[in-house]
Amino acid sequence: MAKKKKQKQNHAERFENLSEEQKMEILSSAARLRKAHKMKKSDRGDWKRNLERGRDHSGKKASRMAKQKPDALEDWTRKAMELADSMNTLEKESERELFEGVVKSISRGGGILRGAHGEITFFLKSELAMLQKTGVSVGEEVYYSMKDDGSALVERIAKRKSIFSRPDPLRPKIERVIAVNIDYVCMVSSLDSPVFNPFFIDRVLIGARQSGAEFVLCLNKMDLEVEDKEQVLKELDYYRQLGVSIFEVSAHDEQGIDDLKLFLKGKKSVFVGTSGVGKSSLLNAISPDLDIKTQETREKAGGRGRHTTVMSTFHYLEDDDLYIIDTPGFREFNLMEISKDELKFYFPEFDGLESCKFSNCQHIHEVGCVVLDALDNGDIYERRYDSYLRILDTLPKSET
Ligand SMILES: Nc1nc2c(ncn2[C@@H]2O[C@H](COP(=O)(O)OP(=O)(O)OP(=O)(O)O)[C@@H](O)[C@H]2O)c(=O)[nH]1
Ligand SMILES: [Zn+2]
Repeated sequence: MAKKKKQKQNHAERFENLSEEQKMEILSSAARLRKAHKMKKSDRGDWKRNLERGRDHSGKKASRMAKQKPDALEDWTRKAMELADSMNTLEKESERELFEGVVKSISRGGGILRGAHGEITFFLKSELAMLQKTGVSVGEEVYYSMKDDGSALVERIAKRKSIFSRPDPLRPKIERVIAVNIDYVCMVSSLDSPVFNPFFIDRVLIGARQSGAEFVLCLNKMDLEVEDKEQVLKELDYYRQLGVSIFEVSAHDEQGIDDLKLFLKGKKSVFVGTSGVGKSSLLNAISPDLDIKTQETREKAGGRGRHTTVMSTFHYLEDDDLYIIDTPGFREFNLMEISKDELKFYFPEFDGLESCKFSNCQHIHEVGCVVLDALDNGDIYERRYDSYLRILDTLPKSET
């Protein structure tokens, strides 16, 4: 017991003596370890129930599991330091020359990065590889050393400025990071074919707000003549009132493309949208250098023409100073880490109103609800309120 306490002190003392940069790395490694541990835990479904019954997931006595379940950041910091020790990273770091790079694409155990040595294959240092699914994403800013074979070894990950993610469609408790360190989440919708779907836009809008990046809406196929164009433009006006930047564009006749390019200049943007809205065509109109395969080019090449962008990819277009991340078309976009009680905070139109009678009002049918009053008076747009209810229906209850 005494020995253990001394070891703890040791870690704390050593931590204090690290450089600021090393401290940051240990802390972010600790946070990643804790997150990975939590995910594993939620993945184990009935783990908690088994624990309560005195058995762990695999049938072993629960007391052992409980002992292995540190949750204080201090414990995870100690674990991160032990990991760093086993890799000798704390001592060795200053001996190696590290370069800055950005992750362009991900594959098993590594991917391609762009850095001082151009675009090169990278591998992850083993403790990072362990965390790859959640730990390293497209757009990640990393520090790497060069290996003898000309590939890179990613040793450290910089603190992320934004994280755009969604739950895994099949296992909703698992977070799938789409891109990190982005300034804009650019959602592409189409005036028609597929039909304009504001309910889908509302979900991505919330996902973007959660990410820390700014939401931007690009309405493509403006060259089409469709009956309900007025209605679509009315929806766009509503989003404008909410402060969303909107670009009405056509990849076919290049309408609005120059303005969009100007807006994107120097910023990092991830492009998302359902399949068929013309995301690939729009990106090619922004820059032919991107040379992204569209449904048409895929069909000409003999493919089935659907869903071929499989992974997110980061493109840097030096001439135009554009940083663009292309993603696969989504069929659905659900939200994570948001409870029924929190959803209302993502609807800015509810903000300017007086308080409801009950502070925990969910604005459904409660007495003294000012949102319902505003809805009756026409001060809140019914379609958006409808969207609120639809999303509410999909969210888990608050934990309290
Ligand atoms: N009229 C019109 N059609 C367009 C426009 N942009 C794209 N399209 C057509 O829409 C279809 C889908 O275009 P893509 O660029 O492949 O769409 P995508 O969203 O990238 O689709 P996925 O790669 O499957 O996700 C193609 O037939 C395009 O020719 C546009 O501005 N106007
Ligand atoms: Zn209310």
